Amino acid sequence: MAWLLKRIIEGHLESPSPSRKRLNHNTFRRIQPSLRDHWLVNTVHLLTFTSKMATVMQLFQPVQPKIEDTGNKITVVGAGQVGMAAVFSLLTQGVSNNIAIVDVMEDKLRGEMMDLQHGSAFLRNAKIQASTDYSISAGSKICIVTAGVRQREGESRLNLVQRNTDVLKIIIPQLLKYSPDSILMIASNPVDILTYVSWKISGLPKHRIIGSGTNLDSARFKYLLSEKLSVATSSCHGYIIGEHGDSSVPVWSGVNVAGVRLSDLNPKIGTDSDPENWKELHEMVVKSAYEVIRLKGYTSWAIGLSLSQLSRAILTNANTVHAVSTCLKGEHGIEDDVFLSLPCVLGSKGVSDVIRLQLTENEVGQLRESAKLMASVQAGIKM
Ligand SMILES: NC(=O)C1=CN([C@@H]2O[C@H](COP(=O)(O)OP(=O)(O)OC[C@H]3O[C@@H](n4cnc5c(N)ncnc54)[C@H](O)[C@@H]3O)[C@@H](O)[C@H]2O)C=CC1
Ligand SMILES: CC(=O)C(=O)O
Repeated sequence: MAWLLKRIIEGHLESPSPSRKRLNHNTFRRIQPSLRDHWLVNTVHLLTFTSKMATVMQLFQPVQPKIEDTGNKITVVGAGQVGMAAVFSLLTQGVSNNIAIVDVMEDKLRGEMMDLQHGSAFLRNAKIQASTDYSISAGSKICIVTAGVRQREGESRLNLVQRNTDVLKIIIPQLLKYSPDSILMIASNPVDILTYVSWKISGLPKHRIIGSGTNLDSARFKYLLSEKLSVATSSCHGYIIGEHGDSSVPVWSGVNVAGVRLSDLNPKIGTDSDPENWKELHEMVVKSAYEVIRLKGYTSWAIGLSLSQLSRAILTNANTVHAVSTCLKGEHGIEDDVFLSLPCVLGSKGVSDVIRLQLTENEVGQLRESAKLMASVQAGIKM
């Protein structure tokens, strides 16, 4: 650079300015210093640009303009632990190669974006953008919201409700402004209530608002079952439904391996009188987040993978079944507009069907209790 400037000043290089005149040393010195600096900077930029362009123009014979759309764009709002774990899972699992990340922290965004971009050689044609400006989210098929405060050690998810509602009031209208046809996927806690809040703020049909719900709790449950049974997690089947959190409901009546229901083998499974104490597994699921938060300050990898799995189901129109938070009014005798998890069929339009689980009376009772709790918390929110 210094060499180039010296050459320009000495008049050895032709100025690329519109006049294209050779600039001699004396003329240059007569220019006001501030203008001279400005001119120098511009000149260097122009020289770099034109020399680069010359190579590009020699390399390519343009045939038609490139299309930007990859058909699988996902925006993630919140570049925190959950947001970045989701982005990493989406990119490395090949779910999307077009990610926009939005947050309020400019430096953090730029750092995360650059760090990921430097991994491009290991990804599949990844396009990664990050900005505080929502215009970069335009044309997203899915918008994932992970922004807001998280629990401190021992704090309940429900404690975050008003603070994160206030954050969503800013975020949701911006997302819909730029991606009016997208599916909204909410992860911020308390996720069931915030999915309801997003539905209210957005005015979207219910099937386009999905809470990450108990997909994560069900995954934790399957992991613990697999440890107890010594078979692969993917061969253990069972759902946790209801609230993502303290009042979640394990569906013991459906837990099975290869179609063999554990409740047929042990009719007391999951109850207080079960001598094998299987209910301990559900207690461990409920305690999981508190324990991980106590140990590392936050949870991230499992929820990131969960969000990636749900996104894949939508982008590929997979019609696969996942426990996600959806509006349950009318299901199992629930009368309020509350969002809780039941297994749902997910495709490109979001939720197409809610699976009508054959629940026991006790399971229905617990689900209704969760619904009542949600409705009472919702009644106190200032929207
Ligand atoms: N649904 C689930 O299963 C899980 C949900 N979570 C929830 O996810 C949320 C995020 O958790 P972490 O990533 O650990 O928190 P974090 O503190 O690491 O990140 C939150 C990010 O949100 C950003 N943010 C805050 N206000 C914003 C706004 N108005 N616009 C854009 N960005 C904004 C912050 O700048 C920050 O980067 C929490 O509510 C947490 O409880 C966490 C784990 C699992
Ligand atoms: C924090 C939280 O919601 C979880 O890891 O389950």
